[in-house]
Amino acid sequence: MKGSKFLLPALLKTLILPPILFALILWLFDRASNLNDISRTLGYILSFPLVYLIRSHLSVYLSNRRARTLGAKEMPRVGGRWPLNLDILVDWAKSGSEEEVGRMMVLLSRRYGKTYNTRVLGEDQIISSDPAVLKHVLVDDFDNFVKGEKFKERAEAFLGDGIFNSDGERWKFHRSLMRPFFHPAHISPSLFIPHIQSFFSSLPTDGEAFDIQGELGRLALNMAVRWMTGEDISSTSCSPCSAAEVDMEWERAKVDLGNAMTQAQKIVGRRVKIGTVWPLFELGSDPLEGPMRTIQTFFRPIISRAVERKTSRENNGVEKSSDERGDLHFIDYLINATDDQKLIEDQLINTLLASRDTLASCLTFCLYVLCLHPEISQRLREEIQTVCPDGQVSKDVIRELKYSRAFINEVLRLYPPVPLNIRRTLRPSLLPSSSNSAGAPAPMYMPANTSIILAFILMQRDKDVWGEDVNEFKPERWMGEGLGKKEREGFMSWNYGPRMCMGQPFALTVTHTFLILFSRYLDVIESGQSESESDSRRNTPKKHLEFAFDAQPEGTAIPPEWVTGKSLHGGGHDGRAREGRDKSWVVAEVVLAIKGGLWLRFAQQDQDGD
Ligand code: HEM
Repeated sequence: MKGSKFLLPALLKTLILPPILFALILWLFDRASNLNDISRTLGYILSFPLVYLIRSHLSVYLSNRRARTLGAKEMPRVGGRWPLNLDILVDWAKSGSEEEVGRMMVLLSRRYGKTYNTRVLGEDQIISSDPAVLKHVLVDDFDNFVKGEKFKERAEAFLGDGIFNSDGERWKFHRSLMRPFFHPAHISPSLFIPHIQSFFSSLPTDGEAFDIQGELGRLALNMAVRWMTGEDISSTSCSPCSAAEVDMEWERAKVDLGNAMTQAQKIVGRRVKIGTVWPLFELGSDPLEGPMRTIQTFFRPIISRAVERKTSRENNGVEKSSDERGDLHFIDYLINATDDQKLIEDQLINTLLASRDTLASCLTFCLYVLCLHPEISQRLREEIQTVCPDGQVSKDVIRELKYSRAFINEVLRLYPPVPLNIRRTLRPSLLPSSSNSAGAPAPMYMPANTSIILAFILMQRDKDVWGEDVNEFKPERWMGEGLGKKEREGFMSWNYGPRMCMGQPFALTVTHTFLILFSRYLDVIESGQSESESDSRRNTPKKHLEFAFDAQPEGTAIPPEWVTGKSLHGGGHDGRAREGRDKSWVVAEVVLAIKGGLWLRFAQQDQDGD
């Protein structure tokens, strides 16, 4: 059976061990013959919770003893209403949306502090939003906190041996292999301008509502594939290198690539949620087979063509000069560095995974905030008009855009595309405890082989870290001289430490270019000129961009009580919707997203321009 090397031990532990123990006890006390069938069946059934309870108490006892030996504090443990904290598990399962899970985390942290152990089903599961703990995990004890074998196994058929799926020396190898091509020298705004321009010109301006979140997903996919491979998958024409042998299968894979990536991510996400017994849910067929066939059908011919290009470069002796001219794409660079085509395929898939949804999420929330705060939108556009009056985007222009940079930071602070991260200990670790997390300065003991959820989004929305105005959208907080401690250590949207996002220069270049072109596009639409350059004198009605809440799919509008602040008994906000400031329902799906999409429309302005 395809599956898990963890499955057999887990089955043994959870399904087989309890009845065996029960049978052993009966045998030891020579009682088996005295029991009738009903008592024996009942005994077998009860042996499961009993063994769980014993195991759970034993592990708490051992953990506490070890903590005391090391002079550490016990980690605050969530005390649920039901045994083994089953009520917490049921609440999580019932909550239906990650936003609800996020709210549960907020409520739990109010009670237990910023770092606590949920201990669901007797397993340690730490959650933390304490900057000191997150830094400890991602920097100070970096080698001890890994993605882990369990994640690797669940994601292997999708991510192979790529950077996202490796730890230790293998991860170091990937990182150093990829690093040079992520240098800003290989990332130019000119690469993205045509994609972004055609994105804007495809938006309906006749008042029809459109879901820009979905469209931005496609834009991000196109830009990432272009940068990695040189292929323009937004065009309907076939690949430039294979004009003669148009391959229908490849064309289909090109169209389906985005969906296949999303499906593969969801399947891996589901495996992670199900846990060790995931292979039991895939006995009939392998759900990853279809999406992976599409993804491989798309990438393999591209890799072959890049190999041919390399051979031809070598034959012509132009390898070095073409790199210097910037003709090479990420794939060419990888092929110059290694002959291992499976490794190249894995790196491409890993990089596409890393770039597409995060970038789409970042751009979506930039637009969301601009619609939410017209005054901030105005200030951003003024800066862009001043720094870049002719609309020519360049790296120098981007460097000058201080307010835009602060704006992007603030978007990423409140809406981190990766809201939670997860790591697992190889060995025990002592987590720092700030005075308001465990109530004492002694460190907290964390056992080996334990997972910790790093709740970036909670830390970045925490009053203790960011001050009373934490929920306000204020780019100004990023505009002082140099970054303060909280901006450095209370902000981890790019991750932190050695495993920090490699694509930051790419994502920032794209986002700045997008904002500049968006600002110019709005100038044209709002002024009532035609968007088409050939027809620039023709006047069309003046329009402005606004939310189209009426077009939101059923069941995806933000619940009104979250906005009015009546979600707690006796009134008051419960931590959702930025204390009533959000107008759309923010959820953590694969990345942070708006439930049902971000629906906007260009509405006609009144005669007087209002
Ligand atoms: C706003 C957009 C982005 C955000 C917020 C973001 C955030 C992150 C985060 C939180 C991680 C750590 C993930 C983990 O530990 O599992 C990460 C890793 C990574 N990101 Fe990004 N990312 C963005 C865009 C991109 C883009 C556009 C690329 C590529 C072009 C990229 C490439 C990578 C790579 C290769 C890693 C793996 C680093 C490693 O494991 O050493 N990212 N990113």
